[in-house]
Amino acid sequence: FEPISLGIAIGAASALTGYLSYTDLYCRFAECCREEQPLNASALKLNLEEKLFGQHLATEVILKALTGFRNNRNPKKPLTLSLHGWAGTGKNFVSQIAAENLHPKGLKSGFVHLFVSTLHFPHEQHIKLYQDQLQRWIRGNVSACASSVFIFDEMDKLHPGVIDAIKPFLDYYEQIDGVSYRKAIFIFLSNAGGDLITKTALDFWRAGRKREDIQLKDLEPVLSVGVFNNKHSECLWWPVAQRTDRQKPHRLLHPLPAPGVQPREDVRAGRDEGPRFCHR
Ligand SMILES: Nc1ncnc2c1ncn2[C@@H]1O[C@H](COP(=O)(O)OP(=O)(O)OP(=O)(O)O)[C@@H](O)[C@H]1O
Repeated sequence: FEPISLGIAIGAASALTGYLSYTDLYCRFAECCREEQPLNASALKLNLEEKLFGQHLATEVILKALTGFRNNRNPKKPLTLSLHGWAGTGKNFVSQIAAENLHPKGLKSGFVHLFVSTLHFPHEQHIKLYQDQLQRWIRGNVSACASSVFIFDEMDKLHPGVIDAIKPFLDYYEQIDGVSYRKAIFIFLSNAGGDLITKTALDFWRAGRKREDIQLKDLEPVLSVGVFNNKHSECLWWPVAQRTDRQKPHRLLHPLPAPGVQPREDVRAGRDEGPRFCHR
C-alpha cells in the first residue's frame, strides 16, 4: 500500500463504520425499515408452533411463503397470502404473528397497515374516494418502506371496486410510476370458504382420520370451486341489496342478479345469506 491511498482507505473505512453505528444506534430508538434483513425463520417457526393451535396447514404455508419470499433478494412480485376460515379460527391472530416477525412492532409498526372492510370502506357511495385514497396510501407507504405489510380483513365484505384498486399492486410489474411493489406483502383475510373447510375437517374426522392428515391438496379443489367458483369466473362478494355493477362500481344494481350472474347454490338453498354472486 502506498501511504496516501492507505490513509484514504482507512479514512473511508472509519467513516463507513461511523455511519453504520449511527444507523444501528438510530434504529434502536426509531423504527427502521430493514427490507434487506432476512427473516428469522426459526423464530417464526417457534412463534407459530407455540402460539397457533390446530392450524398445521396455515403454519406450514405461512412459514414457507414468508421465509422463501424474504430470503429472495429479487422477488418478481409482491407476496400475497389469502387466509380463509370461519370467525375466530385465528386469521387475524396469525397475521399478527407474521407482522411481528416481519416488523418487530407488529400491528403498531408504521410499516404494517390493517384495513377492515366494514370500518374503512363502509359506504357504497364513496368507493371512488376509497379507491384513490387506498392507492395513494399503498404507494406512499411502499415508497417509504418497500417491505410494507398490508392486511385486509373481511375480504368477503370488501366492495369489488376496492378490490380492483388493490389488484394492480399485486402483479408482476417491475415498477409502477417509479415505485416497485415487489417486496411488499399483502395478506387477505376472509370467512369465505369457512363452511367448506369445516366440512372437509368433519369428513376426515368421520373417516377416523387425524386433523393433521388434512393436506392443502384436500382443500384447494374444494375452495377453488366453492369460494372462487372456479378460476374462470368472477365473484361479486357483496350483500345482495348492495351489489354493484363490476364495471361501474358506483352504480347500485337492482337487487336481482343481472343476466349471466347466478346466485351460488348455497345462497339459492337459503343456507347462506351472505354476499355471494358469481358470473358463470
Ligand atoms: N388457532 C388458534 N390458536 C390460538 N389462538 C387462537 C386461534 N384461533 C383463535 N385464537 C384466539 O382467538 C382470538 C380471536 O381470533 P381471530 O380474531 O384471530 O379470529 P379470526 O379468524 O380473525 O376471526 P374473524 O373472521 O371473526 O375476524 C385470537 O386473538 C386468539 O387469541
